[in-house]
Amino acid sequence: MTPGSTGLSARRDAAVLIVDDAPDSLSALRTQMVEQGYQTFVASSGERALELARRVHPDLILLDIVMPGMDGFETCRQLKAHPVTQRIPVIFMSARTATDDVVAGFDLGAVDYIGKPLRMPEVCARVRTQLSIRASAETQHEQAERLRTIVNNMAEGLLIIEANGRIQFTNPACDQYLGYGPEELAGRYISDLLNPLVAHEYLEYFSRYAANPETAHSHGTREVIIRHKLGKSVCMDLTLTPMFLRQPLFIGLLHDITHHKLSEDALQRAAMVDPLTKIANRRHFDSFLEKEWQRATRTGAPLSLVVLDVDHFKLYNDTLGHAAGDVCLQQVAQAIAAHALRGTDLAARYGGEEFVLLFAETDANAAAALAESVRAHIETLQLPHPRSPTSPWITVSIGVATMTPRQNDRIESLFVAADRAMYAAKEEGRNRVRINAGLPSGASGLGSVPARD
Ligand SMILES: Nc1nc2c(ncn2[C@@H]2O[C@H](COP(=O)(O)OP(=O)(O)OP(=O)(O)O)[C@@H](O)[C@H]2O)c(=O)[nH]1
Repeated sequence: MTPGSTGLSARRDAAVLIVDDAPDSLSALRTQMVEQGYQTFVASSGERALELARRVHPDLILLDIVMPGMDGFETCRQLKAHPVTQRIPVIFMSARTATDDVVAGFDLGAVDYIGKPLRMPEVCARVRTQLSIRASAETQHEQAERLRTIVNNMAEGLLIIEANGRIQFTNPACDQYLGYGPEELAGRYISDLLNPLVAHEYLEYFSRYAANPETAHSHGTREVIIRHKLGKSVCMDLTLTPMFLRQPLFIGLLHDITHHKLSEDALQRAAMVDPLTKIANRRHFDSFLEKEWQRATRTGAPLSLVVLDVDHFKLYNDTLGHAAGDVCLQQVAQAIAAHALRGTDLAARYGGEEFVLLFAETDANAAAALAESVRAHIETLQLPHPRSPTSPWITVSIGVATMTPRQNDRIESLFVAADRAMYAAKEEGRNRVRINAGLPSGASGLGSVPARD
């Protein structure tokens, strides 16, 4: 086999360091190595060999054992102890061919041991073989290094998960996303990170695949909430792909979407809030009312709508200016919102100087009592209204309507009833609460004011 007939042609430029204190031997070897097409370096002592090896990083070292000063064994020991030279293959050459010597050579990390006197064709064959092994080891090493670098530097979190849900490996991005130190997640289970239902669903998918790997398919990407080490929840896109490496495994890719989620939530919240008063806007109120209306239709519970309108507000603006009007609306809004205490209550600015309050599961008497409390609250704020013909302070007129909605009832009728009551309050002198009693189901007059449960 000639060097050119194998994959070694790529290694013709391989560098070989020959270390021998005998000039004849050194020269003969050098001639051979040059003939083979290798770049050749020579050293006549162990010390010089170490120095050269650290500088030129040869691909192979042919190392004589018996030398004055540092012998070949010690030279090899020092080569193997230094990070720069420890991966360079060493072939010992020696007239000492006793088993103990050969074993000692291999124990020091040599890849081969050639007896002297040297038979040059054999030396060349052994060098070729070792260079070939070295070349493929280096390729594998480089590939592994490249993969390691990618995995350690990628922005996505990467997990390798076993079929029983045990985490085998995580990359630094994954550790960082979830607040763990290196290696801390390995050995834990996905149920430590996911909510029980989601973890169960994944485990079922894992065991289906483990039982029947050829039917494997990617689980695709889904949004999951993962428990951070500090207890908070982080929102991630998780993509799971099955693979088979001696055992069924799953590659999980985590993509952090918390920021994206936060801005999405912020946008959603902004779309629900009135920018001036910071309470719910009309759009949010309408969809909230729609849901409560459906629920009340199912449960048969009464639903109360309160409509509030600031009295003589045009005059207020005209007297104190639009900016003062804005501040006044903010104060009125806060007073109104302070009365929406349950999860099923909602206060909103419905437009201009008009506000609404929804009280679900609240009958007419309770709603009237709440409306009266809002009215009194606003009056006691004592926001001066210098030119109001009805009060020295800002006041509101309030209409209340209560319904127990049935299948064919319409939301508009609740609004119409509350509006009518509010206009009645205006006509009767403002700064008062009126109830619309003309509704088909469940309206009543202002009676005593029972507390809500
Ligand atoms: N400052 C301010 N004024 C507003 C805002 N939205 C509506 N308005 C004013 O509110 C006033 C409402 O006036 P009207 O509907 O005539 O009723 P009113 O003066 O309150 O009188 P009554 O309702 O009959 O007691 C108008 O002058 C609007 O310009 C706002 O966001 N800021």
